[in-house]
Amino acid sequence: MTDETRLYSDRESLCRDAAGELLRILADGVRDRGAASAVLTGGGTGTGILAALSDLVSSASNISEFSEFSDSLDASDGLRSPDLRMPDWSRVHLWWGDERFLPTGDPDRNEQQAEEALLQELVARHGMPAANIHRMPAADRAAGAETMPPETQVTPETPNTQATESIMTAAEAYTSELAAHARVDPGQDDRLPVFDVVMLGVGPDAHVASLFPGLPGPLTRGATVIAVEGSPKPPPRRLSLTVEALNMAERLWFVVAGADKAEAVAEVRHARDDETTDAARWPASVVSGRDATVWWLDGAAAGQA
Ligand SMILES: O=C(O)[C@H](O)[C@@H](O)[C@H](O)[C@H](O)COP(=O)(O)O
Repeated sequence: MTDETRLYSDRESLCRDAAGELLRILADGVRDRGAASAVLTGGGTGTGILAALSDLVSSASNISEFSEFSDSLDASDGLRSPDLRMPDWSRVHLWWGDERFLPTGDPDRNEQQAEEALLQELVARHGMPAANIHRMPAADRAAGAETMPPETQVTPETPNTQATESIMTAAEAYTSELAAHARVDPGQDDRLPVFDVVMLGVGPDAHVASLFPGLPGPLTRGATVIAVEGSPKPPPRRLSLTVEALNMAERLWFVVAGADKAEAVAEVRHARDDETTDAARWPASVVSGRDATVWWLDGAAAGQA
């Protein structure tokens, strides 16, 4: 397993390079196995990568000699990478590492931000089947949600049995979706899905996905998807993949920009080096890829600002 750091002067260049690499990995996965998958993350950097990917896809489709699996587009055509490759989008599956348990269409849902940055274009213009986009359930669509009063669905701040049942059902539904459609590797735990790439933003408190310090999530074992209640970052109700599920990534990418992350990045990397990992305090310190863990950092997140 490799542990790499890619350092950039700013978030924009980080996002552009990460988007190019993501395209190559997905194209190679489709070529080698007939299908490929990525797990998306929310936040400014994760969404910035999707926007950069949208730019690359649009640029590539404007080049007349471009063909799928082409392995060399001329950098002089304005594309930064000389070896940009494009997957057959009909064979790519997209998942989420976590989601805010809010109603469909809420602008704070991670899926909504991804939709605007990239997904609507992939579906409308590049042959991505809507069924390959595996969204986590929304609060208004989860089983039982229709019987809840509207204010419970929109602002679920207070303990509410119905809302708890609804989010638990939503976690079970995404567990089933993964079991039905994600890849499992022979010889591995067949409960757990395998992904080509998992992208994770990191919070200033070292949370990843919706695994927050001080909550049970980072320590939960024996599940693929969990319901999170009482998140310290709004909204309080969320769905998240577990540490065990994230750690099935072939490549796990931390995508981190901004000086407010520098302390968390330093603490997490120190904890990993020392093997004194404390999942409850530094959730990011206990997730890693099976083949590669890559830290995509801008200078500020790397503590160089
Ligand atoms: O659900 C959320 O609240 C966000 O998705 C969050 O987990 C985000 O990924 C990180 O805080 C990093 O965010 P930035 O990329 O904006 O730094």
